[in-house]
Amino acid sequence: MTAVLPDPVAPPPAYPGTSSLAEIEARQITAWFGERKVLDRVSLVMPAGGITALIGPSGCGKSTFLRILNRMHELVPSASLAGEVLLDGEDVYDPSRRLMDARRQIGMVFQKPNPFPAMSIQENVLAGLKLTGTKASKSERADLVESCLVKGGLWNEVKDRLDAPGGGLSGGQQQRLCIARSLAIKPRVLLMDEPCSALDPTSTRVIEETMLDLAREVTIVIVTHNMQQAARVSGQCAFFLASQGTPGVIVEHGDTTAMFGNPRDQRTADYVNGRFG
Ligand SMILES: Nc1ncnc2c1ncn2[C@@H]1O[C@H](COP(=O)(O)OP(=O)(O)OP(=O)(O)O)[C@@H](O)[C@H]1O
Repeated sequence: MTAVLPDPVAPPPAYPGTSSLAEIEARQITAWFGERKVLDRVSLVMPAGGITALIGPSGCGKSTFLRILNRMHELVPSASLAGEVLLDGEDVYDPSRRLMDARRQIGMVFQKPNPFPAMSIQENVLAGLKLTGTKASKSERADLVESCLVKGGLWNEVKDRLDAPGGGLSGGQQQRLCIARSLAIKPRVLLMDEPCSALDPTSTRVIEETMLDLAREVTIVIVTHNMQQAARVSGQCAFFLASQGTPGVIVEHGDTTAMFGNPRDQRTADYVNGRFG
């Protein structure tokens, strides 16, 4: 599964009315940058409708693992991988599957809020439809702007200025705008790479509440360095570690309360209690 295959030409998808909850599973994922192996046979089931937190010290491969889930890893020219990613049992890397389809179903929110600054708030929400070539009527678009901003926890703050530029919002508001933008293409899984690391505690809390609401309709996988955040939002946790130059592996995973309260591995106990990393 190391080859990057061209995206076959296909007609634009119709606007998807509903998205159903999906489990995402990584099987035996090994990843390289050039000759350097950075993940070694990592397997993890991320349950439908749950929030899974990926934790571990810097450089252990959490972001790489996250980016493999929606085929962003292959954007790096030197990157390769082996293993499987299954979305409700279907291979995300199946050569007959369109790359854009995988990214539409598995959305991503990044560490630094990245709205299109000159686009209006509502254009930002709708931007993903253009990128994926998804057709939607005018009334569908208006409904979508409202429903995504409501779900993103931003509607009340921006409903009277939908034509104002996205770049004029605060950092926390911009991140919620990015969440709303991700939701507009009805992903079944939302990947979040340290979504609150650039935000103040109040904005962080608002995003966490938004995540807990969203988990009813989208499976969430979050990378976080904040143990309190992992404990507050996730039902399941996976602890990654790459000791002394070896590739990253999952040392322990399972129910978050159990992992924080009664970890099975001493290295997990040391990490969650702040003794290293
Ligand atoms: N584009 C790249 N090219 C080469 N090596 C990379 C690239 N991106 C990441 N790496 C390397 O892969 C390893 C895993 O990086 P990754 O960013 O996945 O770790 P992480 O656990 O998410 O770290 P952090 O918590 O600091 O974000 C690191 O050693 C990193 O230097």
